[in-house]
Amino acid sequence: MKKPGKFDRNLIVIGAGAAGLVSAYIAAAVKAKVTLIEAGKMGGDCLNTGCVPSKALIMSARVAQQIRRAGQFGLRTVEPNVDFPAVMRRVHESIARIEPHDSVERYTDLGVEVLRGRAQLVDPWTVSIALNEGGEQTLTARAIILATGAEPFVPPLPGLEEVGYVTSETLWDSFSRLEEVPQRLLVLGGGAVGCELAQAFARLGSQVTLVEMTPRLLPPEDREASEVVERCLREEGVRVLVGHKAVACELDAVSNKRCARLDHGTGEETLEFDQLLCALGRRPRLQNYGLEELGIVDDGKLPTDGYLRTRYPHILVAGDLVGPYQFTHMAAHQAWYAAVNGLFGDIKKFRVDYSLVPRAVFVDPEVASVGLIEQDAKDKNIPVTVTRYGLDDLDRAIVDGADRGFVKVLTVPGRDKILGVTIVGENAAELIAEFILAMKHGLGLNKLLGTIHIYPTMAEANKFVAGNWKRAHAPEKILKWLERLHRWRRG
Ligand SMILES: Cc1cc2nc3c(=O)[nH]c(=O)nc-3n(C[C@H](O)[C@H](O)[C@H](O)COP(=O)(O)OP(=O)(O)OC[C@H]3O[C@@H](n4cnc5c(N)ncnc54)[C@H](O)[C@@H]3O)c2cc1C
Ligand SMILES: NC(=O)c1ccc[n+]([C@@H]2O[C@H](COP(=O)([O-])OP(=O)(O)OC[C@H]3O[C@@H](n4cnc5c(N)ncnc54)[C@H](O)[C@@H]3O)[C@@H](O)[C@H]2O)c1
Repeated sequence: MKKPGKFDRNLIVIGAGAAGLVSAYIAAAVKAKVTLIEAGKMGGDCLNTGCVPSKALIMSARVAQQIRRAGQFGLRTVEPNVDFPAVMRRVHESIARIEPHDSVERYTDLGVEVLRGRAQLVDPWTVSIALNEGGEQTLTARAIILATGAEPFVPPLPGLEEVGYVTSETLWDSFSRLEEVPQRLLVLGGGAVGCELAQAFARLGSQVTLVEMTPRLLPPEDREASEVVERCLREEGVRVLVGHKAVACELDAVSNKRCARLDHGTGEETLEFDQLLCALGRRPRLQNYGLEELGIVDDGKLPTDGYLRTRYPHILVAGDLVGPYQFTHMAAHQAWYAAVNGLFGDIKKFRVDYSLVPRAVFVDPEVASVGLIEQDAKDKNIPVTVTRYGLDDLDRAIVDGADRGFVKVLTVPGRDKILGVTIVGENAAELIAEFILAMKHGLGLNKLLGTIHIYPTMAEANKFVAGNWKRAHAPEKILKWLERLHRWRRG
C-alpha cells in the first residue's frame, strides 16, 4: 500500500446525496479536479426517498385536513375525496421537478466529473468503479470523501419478513401501485419519519396506529412539544401507543391476516394491519465497498476526528454515514468541512462547528428547535431561565385558526444570552430562522424586542416571547423609584 507519487484526481467523492453533491461542488468551485461517483439515483435519500417525497405527501394531506376543517371557517364541511394514485403521482412529479438541481448535467456544468457506478476502495488512494453501463474504471486521488449515507434500520423481528413491510426507501414505489390509501396502517417508530408519515396517512384516510417504545413521541424533542404532537395526532384519529415495543409479527396462512405483537411492559397486545411501515431509525452504510478491509471501519464503528478525517487523514466522511445528526442541512454543513479539509488540510484545517444545529419535524403543528432543550438542561444540570409564549394569545394565530403551540426560549439565568429555542406551531421551521440568526451572531432577546415585526404575523410570537422575558427581568428597584418620582410630580 505505497502512496502513489502522482494522482488522477485531487478529490474523489463517493455518493451523490446532499453530502456528496455539496462536497463535489465546493471542490470544483476552487478548481480541483474532482470525480463524483453515484451507484443509484443522483440526489440520494433527500430527493428520492426522504425530504422531498415526504413533504410532498404531507402537503396533500394538509389540504385534505383543511377541507375537513372548513366548518371552523364558516364553510360547509365536506369529507375530502382522496384520489390516492393522484396523490402519489404528485409526489413523483415533485421529485421530477427538483431532479435537475441534482442532475449529472448540472454538476458536469459546474466542473464536476460524474460517474454512474458502484465505488469500491481498493487501497487508501485507489477507487475502482463498476460502471452502471458496464465496464470498470480505476482512479487514484489525493483525497477521498465517503458520503454514502444511511439506510433504514430493519430489526430482526420474528415474522417480519413473512408479513411484509415498507420503509421510507420502498414506500414511494410500493404505495404508488395501490388504488386506495392503505386501510389499516401500522407505523413502527415514533421518531421524525414515523410521526410525519403517520399524520399524513391518517389525514389521507388510513386508520393509523403509531407505535413508539419510549414513553413519548419524538424522544429527542422538548417534552411539552411531544405532548402537543401526541394530542394533535390523537385528535386527528391516530391511535398512539407509546411505551409499546414491537417484538414479533405473525401471518395467518389461512386467513392471510397480518398481526404485530407489541410488548407494553405489563403484557402484550396483538394488532392487525394491512400495511406495515418500519420507521425505526437509519443506520450508516459501512459494508461491501472496502471500508472494513482497509480498517476504516472497525468492529462496526467508523471512528473520525473533529475534522471528519478517518484513520487515513486523506479519507474523510460527511452526512448520514457519520452523523451525529441525520439532516440534509447537516450533510451540506459537514460537506464544506470535508471538502476544505480534504483539499487543504495539510495547510490549514477546520474543526466542524456543531454548536448551533437547527432541526424541524414537519408534523402539524411543526416542531422546530435550535440549541439546548429544557429536558437536556435538566439532565445535564445546566441552569437556565425558561420563557414561554403561547400561540393561543397571538392575533394572527387566532384569525388563522393556528393557535396551537408555543415559543419557548432558554437563556442563561440573569443574562440576555439565548441557549436554546423550541417552537411548536404552524410554520415553526420558518419562524425559528430569526432565533438561529440571533444565536449565531450573539444577539439577545432585548435586540429581538427592539426589532419591528409586521402586524399581524406569526413572527410576532418571537417578539412577544422576548417581551415576556423582559417583563420577568424588569429592574424592580428602578421601577419603584420611578413610581415615587411620578407620584411626586403629580404633586
Ligand atoms: C422520510 C424521510 C424524510 C426526511 N426529511 C428530512 C427533512 O425534512 N429535512 C432534513 O433535513 N432531512 C430529512 N431527512 C434526512 C435526509 O434525507 C438525510 O439526512 C440526507 O439525505 C443525507 O444525505 P447524505 O448525502 O448523507 O446521504 P444519501 O442521500 O443517502 O446519499 C448517499 C448516496 O451514496 C450512494 N452510495 C452508497 N454507497 C455507494 C457506493 N459504494 N458507490 C457509489 N455510490 C454509493 C447512494 O446510492 C446514495 O445516493 C429525511 C429522511 C427520511 C428517510
Ligand atoms: N424533518 C426532518 O428533518 C426529518 C424527517 C425524517 C427523518 N429525519 C432523519 O432521519 C433519521 C431517521 O428517522 P427515524 O424516525 O426513522 O428514526 P429515529 O431514530 O428518529 O426514530 C425511531 C424511533 O423508533 C423507536 N423504536 C425503535 N425500536 C422500536 C421498536 N421495536 N418498537 C417501537 N419503537 C421502536 C425509537 O425509540 C425511536 O423513537 C432521523 O435521525 C432524522 O434525523 C429527519
